[in-house]
Amino acid sequence: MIILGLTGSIGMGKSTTAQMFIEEGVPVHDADAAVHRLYAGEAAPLIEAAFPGTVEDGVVDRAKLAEAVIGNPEAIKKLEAVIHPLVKADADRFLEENRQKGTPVVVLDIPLLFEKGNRHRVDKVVVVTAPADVQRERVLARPGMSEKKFEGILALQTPDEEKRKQADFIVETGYGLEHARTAVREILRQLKR
Ligand SMILES: CC(C)(COP(=O)(O)OP(=O)(O)OC[C@H]1O[C@@H](n2cnc3c(N)ncnc32)[C@H](O)[C@@H]1O)[C@@H](O)C(=O)NCCC(=O)NCCS
Ligand SMILES: Nc1ncnc2c1ncn2[C@@H]1O[C@H](COP(=O)(O)OP(=O)(O)OP(=O)(O)O)[C@@H](O)[C@H]1O
Repeated sequence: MIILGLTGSIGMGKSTTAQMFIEEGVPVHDADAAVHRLYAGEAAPLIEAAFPGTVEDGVVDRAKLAEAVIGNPEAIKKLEAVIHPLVKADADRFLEENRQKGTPVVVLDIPLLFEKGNRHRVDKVVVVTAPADVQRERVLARPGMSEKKFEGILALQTPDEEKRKQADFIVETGYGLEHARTAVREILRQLKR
């Protein structure tokens, strides 16, 4: 089974590209989605213990948690120590299920593939990218986003240029959906050879 790692900085189009792999019949494990599930379940009590006041009715309030951690390196470290092992265990279950099914190619969608030493978990890396001005425009258009939060997140991420250098495949999302879809199909075609 070939494990493709899908990554990219904030707002580059990673989720949109992951959806394209799903549409091509490739199973995708989405680390962000796993975090969302965990925050509504088994991780909530652990988060409340580490960051009191960030959980309401058994569900982590992401805005409150973001306020507690973004721009605070110690807090981010503490949060990651709680959540990343749980996300990894979730991905490992996904891989095992697909190995048993004989799935030829799977995607692990890992936002922090380079940042957190996850490169060794995948065979090939797909980096999703777009010009910096397109990225900024997309991100600042999101509700609840501010210039300060955007800069705080960027500071935590490996620069796009560095990611692209380390990529096996690149998907450009600045030229529209069809352009990106063609790139996804081409990656799968190359892997089949
Ligand atoms: C800080 C939190 C509460 C902010 O939540 P919010 O819904 O506002 O933003 P969202 O999750 O969509 O993240 C926005 C951007 O920040 C990036 N990001 C999130 N956490 C981190 C991190 N620990 N380091 C670097 N970038 C991060 C995401 O990849 C994304 O590009 C949330 O991101 C979180 O709980 N992060 C810790 C878990 C984690 O590391 N997730 C990312 C990989 S699985
Ligand atoms: N190929 C594309 N062509 C045009 N627009 C795109 C393309 N890919 C993504 N977009 C747009 O860019 C925005 C961000 O995309 P998406 O949510 O997939 O980013 P992301 O990288 O997953 O973000 P984050 O890391 O913050 O979760 C969305 O509005 C999406 O519609």
